[in-house]
Amino acid sequence: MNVMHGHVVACRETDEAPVPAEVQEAVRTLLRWAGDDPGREGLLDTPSRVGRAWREYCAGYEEDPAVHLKRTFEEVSGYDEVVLLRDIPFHSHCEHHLAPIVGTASIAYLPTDRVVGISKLARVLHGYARRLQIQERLTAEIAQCIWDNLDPLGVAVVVKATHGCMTGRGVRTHGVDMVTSKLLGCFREDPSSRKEVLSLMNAN
Ligand SMILES: Nc1nc2c(ncn2[C@@H]2O[C@H](COP(=O)(O)OP(=O)(O)OP(=O)(O)O)[C@@H](O)[C@H]2O)c(=O)[nH]1
Ligand SMILES: [Zn+2]
Repeated sequence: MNVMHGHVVACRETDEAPVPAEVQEAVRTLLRWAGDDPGREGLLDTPSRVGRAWREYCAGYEEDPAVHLKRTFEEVSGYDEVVLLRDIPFHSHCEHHLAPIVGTASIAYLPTDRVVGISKLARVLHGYARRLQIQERLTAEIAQCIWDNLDPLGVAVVVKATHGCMTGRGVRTHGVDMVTSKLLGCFREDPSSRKEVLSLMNAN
């Protein structure tokens, strides 16, 4: 079972929520459309499982990721350099095909006098990733949330991901990462700050 208390609660809620009959019927329709028989034994519980799974994949709709940035603490040692969380794995779904987007995000900010618990940057990422997304919007939403709530001198977000809709279907091209970045404040305006943060991220 998950060790983090908040996560346990969230999973229980999604596990226990009854899946409405119309949602289950929609999954049966899709199974039929895919060419299978929703009445065969192995698929009998699939409609309710899929319903619960989609509540979990899209649990981000039930939260405002900004709440994770409300508790800040004063940085007392005079640290005034970049804070970076690098290569955080995430899982999302594309809004075009509902196919998985799997990748990593690096999130950095240059604080003023207040900093946030570092795990909160990953929580903001997951809050937006657990929705239907395109990668550009995911990247921009994370950056904007940190910019609006921490009032930092700069924010940089770089996302690298593979898109299931490009591997499992369509163009069926494997091994390709999509890379997106959003830079705000000093990382956007000052070339040396930009170079430094991208170099710390190994993204230049
Ligand atoms: N820019 C962007 N495109 C994405 C993302 N995820 C998926 N796509 C693309 O969205 C496009 C949707 O194009 P459409 O032509 O409407 O859909 P399609 O016929 O299924 O396209 P193909 O995937 O080329 O078969 C595709 O090119 C996908 O590769 C994303 O996060 N950002
Ligand atoms: Zn897609």
